[in-house]
Amino acid sequence: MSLEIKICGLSTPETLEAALEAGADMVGMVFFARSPRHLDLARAAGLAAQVRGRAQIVALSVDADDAALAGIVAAIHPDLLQLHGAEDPARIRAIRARFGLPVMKAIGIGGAQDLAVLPAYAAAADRLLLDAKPPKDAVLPGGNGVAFDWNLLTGPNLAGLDLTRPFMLSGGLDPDNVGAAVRLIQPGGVDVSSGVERAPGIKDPDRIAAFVRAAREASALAASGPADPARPSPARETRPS
Ligand SMILES: O=C(O)c1ccccc1N[C@@H]1O[C@H](COP(=O)(O)O)[C@@H](O)[C@H]1O
Repeated sequence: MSLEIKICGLSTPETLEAALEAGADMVGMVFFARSPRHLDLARAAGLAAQVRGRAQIVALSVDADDAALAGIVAAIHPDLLQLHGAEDPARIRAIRARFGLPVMKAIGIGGAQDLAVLPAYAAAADRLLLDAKPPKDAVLPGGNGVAFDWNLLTGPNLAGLDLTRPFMLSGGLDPDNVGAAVRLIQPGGVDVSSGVERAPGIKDPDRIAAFVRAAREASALAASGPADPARPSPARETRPS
């Protein structure tokens, strides 16, 4: 299975085009007013029209209510809803049922204890996104350019978890470190925002291209031999079909 690459927080036609031309599988649009990547619905609809049929459109929200989600869905017709707040498994199930769209739930990982919740979320969501926990003083629950200890996701820590679909990895990834992350963990996908920016909210086309290239190269290398022999390769699954 090939690595899925998501570039998140795109907000201009030019940088969106850079992500599509680089070969991103998913592009993320942020609907969270406190974020420098926040999009209003009209602008997002224009960007979505540019993407349609070329990559999956991911709508990122944070504890959004049904009315807000309905507005987002109507405006951009996303392929996937990324929930990046404190949505619990019941809320995830309710959103899936109401909107008929697959859901990717972001889970903050700070230590081994945070892995315990994964099976419950894996049973409710279509995908999991394993992200760093935000720093204490952070304004945003994600998109902070902070990584967590990837070793938490290697062999013994994941061994007891009933994960049945590929998870995505995020948090502080960039063109220089994504290769190491992919080789170590062999995730189903990688997701980046800050690491391909030149300033908060300003994406850099060269960094986007470099990120995709580095991730693909590492994925090809990892496919030729797992870095972690205790881990089933290439990635585990998180939800029965
Ligand atoms: O990008 C944002 O502004 C954002 C806002 C609120 C929640 C999540 C957000 N981004 C997501 O955070 C992770 C990690 O981002 P980074 O690469 O460390 O900057 C990623 O999944 C983004 O989709």
